[in-house]
Amino acid sequence: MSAELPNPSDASDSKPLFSVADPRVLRTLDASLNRAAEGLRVVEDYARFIRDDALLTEQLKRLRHGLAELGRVFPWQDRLALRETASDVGVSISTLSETCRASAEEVCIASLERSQQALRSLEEFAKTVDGAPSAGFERLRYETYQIAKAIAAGQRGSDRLASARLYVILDGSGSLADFSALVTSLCQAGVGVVQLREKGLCDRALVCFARAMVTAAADFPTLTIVNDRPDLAVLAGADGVHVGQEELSVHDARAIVGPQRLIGVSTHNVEQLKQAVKSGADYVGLGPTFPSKTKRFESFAGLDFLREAAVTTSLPAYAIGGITEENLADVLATGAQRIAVSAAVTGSAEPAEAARRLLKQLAVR
Ligand SMILES: Cc1ncc(COP(=O)(O)OP(=O)(O)O)c(N)n1
Ligand SMILES: Cc1ncsc1CCOP(=O)(O)O
Ligand SMILES: [Mg+2]
Repeated sequence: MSAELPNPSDASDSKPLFSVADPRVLRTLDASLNRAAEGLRVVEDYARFIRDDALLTEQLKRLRHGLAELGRVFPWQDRLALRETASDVGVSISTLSETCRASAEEVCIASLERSQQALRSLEEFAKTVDGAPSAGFERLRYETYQIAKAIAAGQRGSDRLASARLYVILDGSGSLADFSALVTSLCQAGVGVVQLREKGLCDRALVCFARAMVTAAADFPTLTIVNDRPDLAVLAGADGVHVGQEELSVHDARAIVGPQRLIGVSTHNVEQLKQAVKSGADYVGLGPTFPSKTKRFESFAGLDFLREAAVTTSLPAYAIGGITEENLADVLATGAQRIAVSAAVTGSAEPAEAARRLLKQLAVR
């Protein structure tokens, strides 16, 4: 076990120090502080180097520092004096699963679980020391659950949307037959995601369109999303739902769509983006970027938001709003790699050809 002790020069004089009467308890606290910190560092490395995710990295770093801060109340000299690695009965016990990991994701999950267990141990044993910050360890443990959710969602989104750079939003204003034919032609063109976004139909008609979309896309890798309505996404057997800032939260939508379906969230600024990541969104929409022929807006997040988002999260993120073949180069220059469009495709005399041209532009990056 490495010596993850706080730097003595960092020790804050203002913090009360607890001398732990029972040396066995102090040994336990010391070991758990180290285990939790080591585990969190591994997860932080995963967020930073494997996922390249600034937001998760920052959250984990804050968590690790919060842990070090809590640990400082146990005098480091006492902790060090009690360390007996050579005679620790647990040191040589390791299970086969600890020596072999199938992937970086598995390393991350195992480390996160290790940290959670260590935090639980800290929480419980700190209760035996009068005034020690048991509740603080409990709070950190809950934060790790939220991080685990964000990591898992990011993984689900990144895996399933890995090659989906073009996302096309369709309405249900025409006939069901035309709609099905359009979905099929877009799937054939290689569109990654199609979304049914229709505000003017009754539920009974809407679910017919949603089912038609799912049926038409069934033989293709194209994913199907229903806008606003998790209930209809489930009924139709779609791959997911997209919710805005005023629709159901990710938490509530997840209760309806279950663990496997994708949940996308519209975001208009960095705060909303951070919140969407935290809440366990599988992907985000970023916008509106430009004035749109499909929806009216009073204000625009613009290209600046795309620039900020590109260095904030590794979650699949779709720039949306007025994106066309003409302005796509400006969008891509922000670092954005994915777009969601409606008019640029559906407003074309040959939607599938328009989609192919957009895909070609997107593939250059
Ligand atoms: C991919 C994608 N991004 C954003 C939106 C917009 O959702 P929302 O803000 O809820 O607005 P409406 O589309 O419901 O009017 C979207 N639908 N898809
Ligand atoms: C639903 C929605 N939300 C933000 S922009 C937009 C419409 C996207 O359509 P278009 O690509 O035609 O602007
Ligand atoms: Mg909506």
